[in-house]
Amino acid sequence: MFSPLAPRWMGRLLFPGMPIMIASSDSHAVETVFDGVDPHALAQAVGTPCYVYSAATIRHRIASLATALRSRPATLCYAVKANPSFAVLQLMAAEGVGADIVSEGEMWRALRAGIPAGRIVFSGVGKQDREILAALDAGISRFNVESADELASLQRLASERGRVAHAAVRVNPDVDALTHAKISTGKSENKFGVSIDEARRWFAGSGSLSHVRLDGLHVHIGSQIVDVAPFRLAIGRVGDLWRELVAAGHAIRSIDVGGGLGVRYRASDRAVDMAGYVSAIREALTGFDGALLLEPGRYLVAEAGVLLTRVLRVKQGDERQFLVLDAAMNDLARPSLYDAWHDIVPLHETPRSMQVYDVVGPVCETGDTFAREREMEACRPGDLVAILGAGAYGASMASTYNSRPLAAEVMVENGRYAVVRRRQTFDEMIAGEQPANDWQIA
Ligand SMILES: Cc1ncc(COP(=O)(O)O)c(C=O)c1O
Ligand SMILES: N[C@@H](CCCC[NH3+])C(=O)O
Repeated sequence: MFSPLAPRWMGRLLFPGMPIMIASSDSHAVETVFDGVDPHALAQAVGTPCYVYSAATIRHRIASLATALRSRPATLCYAVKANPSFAVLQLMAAEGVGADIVSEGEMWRALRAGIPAGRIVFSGVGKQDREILAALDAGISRFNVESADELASLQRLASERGRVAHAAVRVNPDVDALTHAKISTGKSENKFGVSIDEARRWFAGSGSLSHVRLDGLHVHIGSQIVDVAPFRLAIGRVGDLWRELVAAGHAIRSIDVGGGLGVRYRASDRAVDMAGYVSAIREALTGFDGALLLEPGRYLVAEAGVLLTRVLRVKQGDERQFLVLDAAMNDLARPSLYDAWHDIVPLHETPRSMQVYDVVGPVCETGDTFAREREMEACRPGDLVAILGAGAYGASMASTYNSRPLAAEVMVENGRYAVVRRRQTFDEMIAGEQPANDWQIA
């Protein structure tokens, strides 16, 4: 699977023990992600922009989460939406990690990558009949049900198939996750889940469900959460509900506490207090001996990925100096969508003076900006830069806006790399399209 690179590159960036030329926390991240692979040779071979993922870092993240959870073992169901690359999913499968899916497409990917159906959970407010049927047929582990209407559909479709579906109520605990409003999911004004009151009513009426076994609770309050307090509050409310339901005679076999663990996008970001997070779970669920599930996405893959891109131009405007990259908002949407910060690291080998740039892409929108007034070492056309923290919600949110083909994706490990998706060709980009020259009357 892996093709070794010619050891042509003799830069100092990746050689432990030798002086590293760029700001230390960034350089460490770059060094870790490229894992002995020369970014210059890689860019030459694969083209830019391209996503680069470190297999070792993903494994390390899985292991560190498992270690943090050793006092309360849990099943990890990786949120496929964070990075659905087959290579990433295969790695998850090999590590025994399951999947949290939100569409039939994600299920298909997870199954094809070797994640057993028995380790797949299905979330989402808009599951269609076709998707529910496909998931029933595949025999997934459970449905995280988000509305009364969906519960009725699940009952109807499971009975049509002659199957019994396992279901968890996705509870909306009305908790502010203290994250970006667009990725907050646990407040009552959000579309996700049902109130604790409604969940109680579902259990009270669950006796009438012949083909749904309502025996789980689920909560997910948002993404990029670094404060333990919202987790504590949300999981605490679920814990209280669990105790109440058990006292009322209901069997609760699984509690899924969702994903949302935040990562550090810059040195000044706070790291999530993992010990605090795990103790919040343990305290809220003391006495619960059923299956505990977690749905981490970003935590497992964000720091394992960079977007490798080349400087096209350095443009001096009247007020600003622009660094124009060959990557754009279609490749990595987070800065334009959420004003998200990503460290941007030039990969040249000798130190240069500092400059202040607006770092932009070629797309025809002012929002196509990766960073404003960013101080970094001076760059020249042709230089490579790495945009860090791009392993989650990077390639998975890419589009072909401005008819720019999807970037390649590469997995690296210990000095070797594998192109796990080559850059999309123009033909592939327009596949399925045809001119409207064959009009039908509907
Ligand atoms: C239901 C569900 N589970 C898990 C996740 C993964 O979140 P994160 O990548 O923040 O861990 C999401 C996304 O926010 C989600 O909607
Ligand atoms: N797309 C978001 C995360 C969404 C989480 C999905 N429920 C981001 O890039 O931060």
